[in-house]
Amino acid sequence: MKRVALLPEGTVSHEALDFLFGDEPYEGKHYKLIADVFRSTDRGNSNYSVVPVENTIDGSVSLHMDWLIHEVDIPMQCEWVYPSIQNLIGDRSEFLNDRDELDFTRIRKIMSHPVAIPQCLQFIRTYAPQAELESVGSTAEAAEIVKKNPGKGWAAIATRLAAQKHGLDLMAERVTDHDNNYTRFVLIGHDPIQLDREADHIKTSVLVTPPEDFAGALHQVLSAFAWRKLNLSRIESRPTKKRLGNYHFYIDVLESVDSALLPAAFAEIEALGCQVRVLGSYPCYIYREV
Ligand SMILES: O=C(O)C(=O)C[C@]1(C(=O)O)C=C[C@@H](O)C=C1
Repeated sequence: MKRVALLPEGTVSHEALDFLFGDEPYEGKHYKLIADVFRSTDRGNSNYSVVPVENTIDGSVSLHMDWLIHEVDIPMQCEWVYPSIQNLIGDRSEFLNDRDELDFTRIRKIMSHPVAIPQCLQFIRTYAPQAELESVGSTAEAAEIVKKNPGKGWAAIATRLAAQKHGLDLMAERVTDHDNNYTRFVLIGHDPIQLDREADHIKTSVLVTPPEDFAGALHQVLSAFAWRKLNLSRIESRPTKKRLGNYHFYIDVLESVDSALLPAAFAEIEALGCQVRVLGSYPCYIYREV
C-alpha cells in the first residue's frame, strides 16, 4: 500500500487526499509541520507527499513552493484542485450572550493555518474584529489547541472534519470570503502514480533560471513558448535566495514533456543561457461536485 505523507488528520490536505484516492487504499503518515511532510518522502519514509501550492484567495503558498524548489528534488506526479471549505469552530458555550445567542465579539483569539486566515479575513473583520489572530502548523492543529485550552475564549478556522475529530462545535459554516475557494495540491514522489480516474489535462512544471543581468530575459523565455502556441497556465517569480533581485521563473505549461514542442522550447531557452529544471510532467484532476 502506498505510504503518503501529509498534514494532520482533519486538515484540508487530508480531505483532499481522500478525494484524490477515492476507493484506492493508502497509508496516511500525518505530520504536524509541512517541513516533515516534505522530509518524509525525501528520506524514503513515504512514497508520496501532499503539498498545497496555490489557493484561490491567498494565491501561491510561497513557503511550499520554496521547499519544492530549494530544499528537495522530488518530481511532481500529479495535481488536483479541491475546495477549501473553512468554518469557525470552538466550544459554543464560551461565546453565548445573556440571550443565549452566539456573540463572536467574545472571542479572544482565532487560530489557524497562515494560508487559511487570509481566506476568511472579511468574516473575521466583520464579526470578530477584536480577536487576536495566531498562525499554527495546520487548520487541524488549531482545532486541537482550542480543544486542549477550554475557557480561554479561543476559536479555530478549520474543517468540519476537524470539528468532528476534536469534538468542537461548528459555530459558523463556510466563512471564507468567497465561496469559490479552491486549493491546488500536488503529489510529489519518485514513482509515477496510477489512479483509477481520468485526467483532465497534462501539465509540465519547469523552473527557468536566467543568467544574472540578462536584459529582456522574461520576454525571451516567454516567446519560446508563445510562438509554439504552448499554453502557460501559471508563471511566478521566486527569489533565487542568492542575491536580492535575482529570480527563478516558475512556469506551468499545459503540455506533456513527451510532446515534440516542449523539449524544443526548453532547448531554445537553454540556448539563451538559462538553466531549465523540469519539476514534473503529470496528470491534473479537477474536483467535481458529486
Ligand atoms: O491546514 C490545512 O488544513 C492544510 O491542509 C494546509 C493548507 C495550506 O497549506 O494551504 C491547505 C489548504 C487550505 O486552504 C489551508 C491550508
